[in-house]
Amino acid sequence: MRFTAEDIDGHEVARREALYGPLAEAVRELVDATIRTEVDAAAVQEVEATVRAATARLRDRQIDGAFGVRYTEDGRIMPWGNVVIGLRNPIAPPLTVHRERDRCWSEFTLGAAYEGPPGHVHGGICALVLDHVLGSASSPEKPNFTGTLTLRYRRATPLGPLRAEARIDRVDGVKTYVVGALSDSDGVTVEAEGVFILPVWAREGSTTTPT
Ligand SMILES: CCCCC/C=C\C/C=C\C/C=C\C/C=C\CCCC(=O)SCCNC(=O)CCNC(=O)[C@H](O)C(C)(C)COP(=O)(O)OP(=O)(O)OC[C@H]1O[C@@H](n2cnc3c(N)ncnc32)[C@H](O)[C@@H]1OP(=O)(O)O
Repeated sequence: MRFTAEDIDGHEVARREALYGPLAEAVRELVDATIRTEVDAAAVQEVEATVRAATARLRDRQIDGAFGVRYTEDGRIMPWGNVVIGLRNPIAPPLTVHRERDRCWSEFTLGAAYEGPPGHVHGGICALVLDHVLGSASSPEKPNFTGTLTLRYRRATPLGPLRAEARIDRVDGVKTYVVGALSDSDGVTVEAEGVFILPVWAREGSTTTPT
């Protein structure tokens, strides 16, 4: 499991955010346009060649494997490859998760890239978002892992503006029980409950390392 310390200050973090954030946002727009375009065949082929060239340019120099979770000396976390919140991940919507004591919430918009049933969010994407928001609520700092996540899909979730929220229900040793929901403007679409567990290597006094 890749948690990496980076010896950089706040200015450098901000510089990288300002550099990579817009690239990921541009690729998100590209994904949406790829799904929805109706330009002619020649234009599609021209764009394909342009995109392949852009990809090759980025691959001139790249890391091995995934981005991992990086952090700075002053405790700033940079989960930039994360599929839900990752600044550098165009697959991430991305969500900004807000915290207030034992609860978390996020308001965000899901477009054509997240479709399952026509005009609606794929059930796996609902689970993805709820997993992350419930997991965030489970602990402000320690890396709790999802043990069990239970969902009740009450009605189809329309694409568009949505809200996810979660709060701690109870804590039992290394297990934190969290409840939450995904909603649109008409109310709850998916209810969730989860058990989030502090893995052995992150427990007080543990000498094991992440595997
Ligand atoms: C995931 C964190 C990544 C770090 C990211 C860091 C920064 C990112 C920045 C912001 C993000 C902030 C927060 C994170 C947000 C979202 C969270 C997303 C989480 C994920 O996307 S995460 C990936 C999916 N997740 C897995 O990949 C888990 C694979 N699995 C395991 O890693 C182990 O399986 C584990 C750790 C679950 C347990 O293993 P273990 O050895 O620690 O457990 P152990 O035996 O000690 O049991 C202790 C007590 O838990 C009970 N128990 C055991 N297993 C259970 C289960 N499944 N369900 C219910 N209860 C269970 C036992 O019954 C016992 O209960 P009791 O004490 O009462 O007997």
